Amino acid sequence: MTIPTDPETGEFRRSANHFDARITADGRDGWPVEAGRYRLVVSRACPWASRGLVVRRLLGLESALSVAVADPIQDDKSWRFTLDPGGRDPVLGIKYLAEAYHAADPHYLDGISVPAIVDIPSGRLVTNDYPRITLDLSTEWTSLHRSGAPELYPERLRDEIDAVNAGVYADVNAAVYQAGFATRQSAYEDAYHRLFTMLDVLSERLERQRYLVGDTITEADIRLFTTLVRFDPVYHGHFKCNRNKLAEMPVLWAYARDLFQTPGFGDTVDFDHIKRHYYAVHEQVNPTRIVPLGPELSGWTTPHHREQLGGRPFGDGTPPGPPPEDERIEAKDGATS
Ligand SMILES: N[C@@H](CCC(=O)N[C@@H](CS)C(=O)NCC(=O)O)C(=O)O
Repeated sequence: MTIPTDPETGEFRRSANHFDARITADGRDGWPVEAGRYRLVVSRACPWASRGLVVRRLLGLESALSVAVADPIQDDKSWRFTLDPGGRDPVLGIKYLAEAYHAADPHYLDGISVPAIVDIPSGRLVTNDYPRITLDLSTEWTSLHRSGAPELYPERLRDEIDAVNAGVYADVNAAVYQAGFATRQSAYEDAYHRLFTMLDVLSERLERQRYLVGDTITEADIRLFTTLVRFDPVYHGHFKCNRNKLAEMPVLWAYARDLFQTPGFGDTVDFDHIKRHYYAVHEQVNPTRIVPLGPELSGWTTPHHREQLGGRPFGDGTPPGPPPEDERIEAKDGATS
């Protein structure tokens, strides 16, 4: 995989989302919410896709919106379904996610990214607009939520959630990539400083409150979690985000463990997919493609004591049940939720 960077500044250039149709309750973009109609295509390695996996679990959308899990290692035609029998997604019948992109736009030449939602009857990609996907699962798919589903994007907290998300996106979610993909020292250092400054700010905020916004789990926690859970296995070493490990930042480490141990979070995390993807795919960063054996992961299941801060994880709702049988992740290295 070639990583696009600016030759002048050495900064990583993230490709824009291209397909931004929305699946809505009223179907105004031509894509109405409907049980069984769409397939969410993810890589369990990908932090942006993993947001969708967590939200889908918390809201109990597993049977309404099925999931296709791509091989964590892309080839030159990008994401592929080599984990499935015959190398084809059993529902969409395709070998590469690119086929759904090209069914939507035969002239499309840009990146093939996850997460992606595909319309099963036509095989066409509907959206790869990941920030919108999770918000729409919360606000447009309500008729299909399980009973007891939490409110992850409550109206009264939206401004605060949006503000927190903007900072977390720029200086955490995206900054780790900007540090890791930088091709000039100054671009790397800029991203590194922004990242750890923001982690210090978040740590201070979370010292006194269990969750980022309000006293329940919201979209803001999900977006921070998917970066934190990758921190020690990948970003600390591979992306050189190494002022501290997550496990050396006591507040953030306890916060991340609290979420990991909450049903719907840790049960979506596949550390094996995460490590193999980053270390094997980014050949510019890791030319040998050797996947490190560490870190030891058993700390994820140790007590976090965050209950002492109060908070009601699911608000007036309830935790989700266990993941469907065929979505359970085998723990290879000691961390089970
Ligand atoms: N392209 C989006 C989607 C998120 C994304 O970067 N997904 C990664 C996996 S973590 C991916 O699919 N990359 C392949 C590509 O963009 O070609 C963005 O960067 O705004």
